[in-house]
Amino acid sequence: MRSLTVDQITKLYRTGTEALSGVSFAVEPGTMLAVVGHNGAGKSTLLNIVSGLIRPTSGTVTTDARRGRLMWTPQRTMVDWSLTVRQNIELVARLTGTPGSSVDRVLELLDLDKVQSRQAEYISGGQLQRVQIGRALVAEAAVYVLDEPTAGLDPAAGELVMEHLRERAAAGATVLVSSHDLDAVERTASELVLLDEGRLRAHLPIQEFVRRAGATMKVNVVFAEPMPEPYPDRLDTALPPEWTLQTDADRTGLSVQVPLATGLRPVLAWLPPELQVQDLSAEKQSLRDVYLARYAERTPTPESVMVQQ
Ligand SMILES: Nc1ncnc2c1ncn2[C@@H]1O[C@H](COP(=O)(O)OP(=O)(O)OP(=O)(O)O)[C@@H](O)[C@H]1O
Repeated sequence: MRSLTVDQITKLYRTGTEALSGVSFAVEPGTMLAVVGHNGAGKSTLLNIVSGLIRPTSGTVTTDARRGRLMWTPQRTMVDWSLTVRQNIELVARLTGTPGSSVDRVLELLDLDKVQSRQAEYISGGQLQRVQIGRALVAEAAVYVLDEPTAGLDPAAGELVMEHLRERAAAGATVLVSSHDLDAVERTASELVLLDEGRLRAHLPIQEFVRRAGATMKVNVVFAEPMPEPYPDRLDTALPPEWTLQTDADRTGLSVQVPLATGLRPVLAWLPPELQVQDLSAEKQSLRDVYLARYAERTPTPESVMVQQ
């Protein structure tokens, strides 16, 4: 069952910019989908089309309306400046028939209870962003669409918001969230859509994307004693072709870099049993690492699109 289907969306703005070109993907209920890509890649355009704020030039968005409403928060601030913090959230609650207790819960969750009586005009930028998020979260919805919700939030608040969105997805909602905070995305989202110059570059579960993008793992080994002859030369002869080995000059340790998909077990099996291991640690490349290494450049490369069917 799909809760959201984006089919062949293209958006040509009146200025002549083609912000999206033939973007298609579908997600199931319970998915937290992160939309990532460089500035101008088309994330906001996509989220605005999914929210119904703007129309695509061609293509369709289908949401499973039987499952309930869609709540969204745009990238640009959209609050009623003449209302207080509480009234801004209450307004959405009233329009959606949501009980008042939900307003209290959201104010508390977003740490807005202390400024709830203040007019929106007289609160900080981060607090304003929280009000926007509160307006999207106050009502129960089947689909939540949030454009860079953590922008301008302090790290603890950003973490809290992403974690809360993860919980909504775990409870069965579909959450679409654009973000440049790839560490938070890796911790909380289940799937990723990568846009590049308006085209879909990837749609995969996060960890599969990280593996398929060529992430590596570096295993550091410290031996109880310096390696005896014929080591370390002998290690090179048994090294699989895609592994890279570095040995310490004093022979007391080594580092071996392997594809993340290889896992630790083959590395342990490769270590000669006569070398006694004293300490072992592994450093895995993160989503942020592979993104910076492979996708941060603005010039598109003719790589294949990574989409799971
Ligand atoms: N209203 C508009 N009219 C004309 N062009 C626009 C409009 N909104 C966005 N664009 C252009 O469309 C492209 C995609 O913009 P969009 O805002 O969707 O990117 P984004 O990935 O959200 O970027 P960012 O990370 O900077 O928020 C950009 O080239 C942008 O300049």
